[in-house]
Amino acid sequence: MIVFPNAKINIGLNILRKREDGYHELETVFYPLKLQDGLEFIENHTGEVCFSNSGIEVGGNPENNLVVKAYRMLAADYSLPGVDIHLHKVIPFGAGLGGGSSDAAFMLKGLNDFFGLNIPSETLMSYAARLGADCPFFLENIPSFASGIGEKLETLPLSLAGWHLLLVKPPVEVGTKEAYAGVHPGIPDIRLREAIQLSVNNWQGSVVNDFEVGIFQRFPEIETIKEKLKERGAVYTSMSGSGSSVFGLFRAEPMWRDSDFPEGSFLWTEVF
Ligand SMILES: C[C@@](CO)(OP(=O)(O)O)[C@H](O)COP(=O)(O)OP(=O)(O)OC[C@H]1O[C@@H](n2ccc(N)nc2=O)[C@H](O)[C@@H]1O
Ligand SMILES: Nc1ncnc2c1ncn2[C@@H]1O[C@H](COP(=O)(O)OP(=O)(O)O)[C@@H](O)[C@H]1O
Repeated sequence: MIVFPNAKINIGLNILRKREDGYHELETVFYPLKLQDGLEFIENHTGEVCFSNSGIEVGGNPENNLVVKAYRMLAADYSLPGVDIHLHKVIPFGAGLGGGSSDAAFMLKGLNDFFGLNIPSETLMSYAARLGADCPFFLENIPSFASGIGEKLETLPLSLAGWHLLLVKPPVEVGTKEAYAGVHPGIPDIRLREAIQLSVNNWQGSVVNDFEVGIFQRFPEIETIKEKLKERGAVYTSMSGSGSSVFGLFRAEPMWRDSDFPEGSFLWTEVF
C-alpha cells in the first residue's frame, strides 16, 4: 500500500498556559498543504520491520522514526504481519510543517485499512495523540481549529480557495521542544477563534504566532524572510508552528528572486 502524507501550516498559534506535565495549552488553526511524502508498506514473511528511506535523509535509529513507532504501537494491540516500509521524504523537518506527525498518522490509517483492523476513528485518534500532539489532525486532514495541546479538533469552515501560497524553509532546523522553552504563555487580547473569522486582508497583526518572538531573536534570518514576503506583496505572512518555515498568502501568483531568501532554502508554492 502506498499513501502520501501531506504537510500542514499553522495559521495563528497562541500559547495559553504551561501544564504541570510540561506540555503547553494552545489554540491554533491547522490548514493542510499539498506538499507530501510518499510512504509505502508491503507485508513480508519475516515477521520483522524493515525500514528504508529516500529523499531527505531522516537518519538515526529506525526505531525512532514515527512510522515505525506507529507500526509498533498497533502491533502491540493487534495481530499484524511483518512489513517492509519505505519512506520517501520530501517535507522538510524542523520546519513546523508536521511532516513526521503526518507520516505517523498515515501509517496508522494505512495499517488499519490495509489489514482490515476495523479500529474505530476515536480509538485511532487516541493512538495518534500518543505519537504526537499534531498527529490527530492528519487523520481527518481538513482545516481545523485545535485546542488542548493540539489534539482537540473542531472542523473549521475556512477556505483559502483561490489564494496563492509561497512557503520558504531556510536551512535552519528548529526543534519543537526548544521552541516551546522560549515562549511566554498568556491569553492574547484577540482570541484566535474571533481573529480567524476576519477576512485574510485583516489577519496581519490579529492572527499571531507566539513562537515568532523567541525564534526571530535566535534566528533573525527567519524574520527577514517574513519581511521579504511582505515586500513581494503577501497579504498575510507568518511562521508556521515552531518554525523555521515561513509562508505568505498572495492574491495572485507570487514573484520573487532566489536571492530574496537564504541560500539553500526550500521553496514551495501552491494554489489552494
Ligand atoms: C508546535 C506544533 C504546532 O502545531 O507543531 P510543529 O511546529 O512542531 O510542527 C505542535 O504543538 C507540536 O506538535 P508535535 O510535533 O506533534 O509535538 P510532540 O511530539 O507531541 O511534542 C514534542 C515536544 O514539544 C513540547 N510540546 C508539544 C506540544 C504542546 N502542546 N506543548 C508542548 O510543550 C513538549 O516539550 C514535547 O516534548
Ligand atoms: N518520519 C519522520 N519524518 C520526519 N521526522 C521524523 C520522522 N520520524 C521521526 N522524526 C523526528 O521528528 C522530528 C520532527 O519532525 P517533524 O514533525 O517532521 O517536524 P516539525 O516539528 O518541524 O513539524 C525530526 O527532527 C526527526 O528527528
